[in-house]
Amino acid sequence: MRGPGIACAARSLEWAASGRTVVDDVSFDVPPGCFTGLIGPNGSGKSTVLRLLAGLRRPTSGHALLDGSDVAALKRREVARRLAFVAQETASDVDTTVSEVVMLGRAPHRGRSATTDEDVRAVGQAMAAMEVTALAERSWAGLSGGERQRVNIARALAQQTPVVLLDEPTNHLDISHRLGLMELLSRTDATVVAALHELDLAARYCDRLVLLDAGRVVAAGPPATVLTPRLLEQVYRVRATVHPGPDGRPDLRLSPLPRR
Ligand SMILES: Nc1ncnc2c1ncn2[C@@H]1O[C@H](COP(=O)(O)OP(=O)(O)OP(=O)(O)O)[C@@H](O)[C@H]1O
Repeated sequence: MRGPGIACAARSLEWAASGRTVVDDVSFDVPPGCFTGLIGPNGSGKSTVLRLLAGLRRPTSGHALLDGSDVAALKRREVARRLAFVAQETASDVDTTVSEVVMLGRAPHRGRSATTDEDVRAVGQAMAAMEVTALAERSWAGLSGGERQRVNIARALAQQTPVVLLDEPTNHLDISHRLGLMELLSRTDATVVAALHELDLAARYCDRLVLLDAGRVVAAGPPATVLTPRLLEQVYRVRATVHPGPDGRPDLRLSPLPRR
């Protein structure tokens, strides 16, 4: 973590669809350089909160702030220069190569102008970081789920934005790439907010966690204050034993509670 201030923030965010409140009075701040994990059960509102923060959904009320500005008031290109978003699902039938997909991350910087050395360098670095360099000339449509996920993250890294939002970025990844990605997200200078299901990885790598349940923030803070047996039982219906690890981070053992 570095620097004072707030890189992005949710301020009393609310979002409703089909007469149902999906995100309900959600507020939290993300300091610059902080790796924040957005956790919570299926349907608790993680993806919707990320989309609101990215300006891809308009809140019913409240504000998503990006570097102090309401993201809804910024032009799309301005947002794209400051924030990269990795969605949970992407189209698989696009006829393009892997390097072309990663180069899309440079679009907010270059518009219609020719590719610069800087673009090529950024794409090369991002592909190397996600270990997809060898796939450069492969067709996007022919990639495996995990390969596609890594290429998608490389596209976001090539965007070189101060803020990166990722929706379940470890989906489809094997254990080695999962750990590698979490290391990278925890070490980058960028501010990162990621929706995560793996609580053990969230405990180990995130600086802060925001725990959602039924669209509301139940707890927010360092992993040790959020991943408590009481909260994990209340929100996830799991039995948890939590031990402080050598670095002070919680070490979790989870088992199911009997179904109600
Ligand atoms: N466009 C929509 N119209 C109606 N309901 C929606 C819409 N988008 C999301 N929802 C509902 O809002 C709730 C929260 O969805 P969201 O995808 O944000 O949850 P999530 O925490 O990311 O879930 P998961 O862990 O399963 O990915 C769900 O019940 C979902 O069905």
